[in-house]
Amino acid sequence: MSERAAYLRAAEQLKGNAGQWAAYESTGHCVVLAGPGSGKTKTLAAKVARMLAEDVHDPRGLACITFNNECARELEDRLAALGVEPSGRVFIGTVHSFSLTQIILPYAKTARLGLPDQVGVATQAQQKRALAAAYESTIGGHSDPEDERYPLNTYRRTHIDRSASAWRDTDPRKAALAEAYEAELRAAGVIDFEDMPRLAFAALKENAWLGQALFAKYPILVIDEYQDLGTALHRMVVGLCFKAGIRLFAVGDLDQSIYGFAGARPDLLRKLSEREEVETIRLKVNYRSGTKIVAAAQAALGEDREYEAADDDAVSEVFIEELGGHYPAQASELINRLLPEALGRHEGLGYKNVAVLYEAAWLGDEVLAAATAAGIPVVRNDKKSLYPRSSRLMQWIEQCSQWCCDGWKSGKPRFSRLAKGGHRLFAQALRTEERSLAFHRQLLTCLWERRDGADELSEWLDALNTAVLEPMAAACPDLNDEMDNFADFAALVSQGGDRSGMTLGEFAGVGDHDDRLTLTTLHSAKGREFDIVFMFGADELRLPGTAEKRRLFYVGFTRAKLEIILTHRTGSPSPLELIRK
Ligand SMILES: Nc1ncnc2c1ncn2[C@@H]1O[C@H](COP(=O)(O)OP(=O)(O)OP(=O)(O)O)[C@@H](O)[C@H]1O
Repeated sequence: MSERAAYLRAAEQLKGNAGQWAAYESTGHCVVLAGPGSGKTKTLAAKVARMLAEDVHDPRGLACITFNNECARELEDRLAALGVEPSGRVFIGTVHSFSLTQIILPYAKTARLGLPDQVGVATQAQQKRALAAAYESTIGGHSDPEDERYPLNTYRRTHIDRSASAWRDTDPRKAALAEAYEAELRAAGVIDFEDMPRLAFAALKENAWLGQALFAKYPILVIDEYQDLGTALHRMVVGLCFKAGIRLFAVGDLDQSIYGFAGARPDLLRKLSEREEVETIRLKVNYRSGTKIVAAAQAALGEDREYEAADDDAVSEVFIEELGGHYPAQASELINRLLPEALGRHEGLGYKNVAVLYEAAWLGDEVLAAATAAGIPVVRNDKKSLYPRSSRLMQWIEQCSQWCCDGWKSGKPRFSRLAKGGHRLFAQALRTEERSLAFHRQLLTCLWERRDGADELSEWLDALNTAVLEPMAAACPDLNDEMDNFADFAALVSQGGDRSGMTLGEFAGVGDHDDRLTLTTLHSAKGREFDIVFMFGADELRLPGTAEKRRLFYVGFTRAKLEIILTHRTGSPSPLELIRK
């Protein structure tokens, strides 16, 4: 199917929904405010493909920004299905990578950001050293400087405008520590993660021409999950879209804002939608979940948003299960009784259609132990997953493994996508055409020779490391932390490691190995959908709690298409009773 046909076909589905269609047809700034499962991402993907085909012409393009690397990968997958892939004219990534690759690196010098010529990204070790030195020079004492990091970063994120008096007045001690810390980083020629959006914002604020330069390249800015993005991006959006003239297409849901601790401000999305220049579209139909789940989710949130299920007759059910004993016993009951019962209610579903959600990773340990004892394959998607899910290098390696197992035949993923992803990862090493071509050749040869899912993963990783990763990483200092992630993972699956003997196919999770139960925290479940969802240890959510906690509960509820099963311990109140309070 041609790229044009793919998006036109996707658009056909939107026609039946007046709101989705209006968003697809929008010509100016457009904000889609809508609930879970209402097709925000689906609409956004079709609109992006359309705008690239009809509204902006090569070499101009558009930038798509989303919350984290996982969301970016999800968006990349959805866009790839419509024939849109990251390229020189299509940026898909996080606010941080947009700030770094589109503003700071190309314009640091001309925008007079005061950065060294060859600025790099600080490794964990460099950040640690810088904080220790800054702590020593500003605060002193015998506490661990690392205890300051979290509050310091929150402060830096909250006060992005250093020219405002609030920067020093609100907490002079933190401001002094932050400035000393940043000076230490600069002396080492690096910036850290928190610096990126702030420096990008400062560059745009001080240099009106920079907005025009970005407009020339990206006349359209697309933003997914707007509610989770913080002040820096919002202020950049206001400057770029309402002053420099970039057209905005943004989607989000105030009720799914669950990253307050990381600086998310749902009120910014509301403000954006209330602007005169913006056409705001609200979607009310939930295509994912049946009526009972939609109603229960709104009860969990404590708000009636008047959402309705697309299909009144769709089967959906909410179960509350009281389980005895401590968490290991409850997890065992879930895996050995509730899971087979749930699958038995729906013909044709397997483990891959089911997710177990929990509030914190330690609850996941209990479920993992029970699943392993029962011989059920799992894929874990929280901070105790096989590798950090936010690692771009590991995501890329996983895609390479999928290509070797089946992708070279099915095109999922296509080799061109691996090559482009590799070019972005190893950009520092691939500055010349010659090196680019050599990389392309090496990667293809290495993967082509190792296309057997039954092979030992550790051998496959060794080969990839020798042929591609090591030579690239040697010329990419910014990848030091990523290479540490790789080394940790390689140790885990090599002889003597906890997961030794793992095959390439198991890692890739395709073919015979795709039927895996998903274990994930509620936070990491964002944006995903499953037929059957368990919420394990729902009493741990200690509802009603804060508004953000209710929203977290809501996000969990709304991942389910057919069934949601909440488990709580015997004797503690039913989570739904708590919701009603
Ligand atoms: N017009 C439509 N017709 C049929 N199915 C649709 C339509 N719009 C969306 N869907 C389906 O509904 C489901 C949810 O869509 P999508 O993931 O885009 O929603 P979302 O609003 O981004 O959800 P969330 O905020 O919960 O992540 C998907 O399975 C999608 O294919």
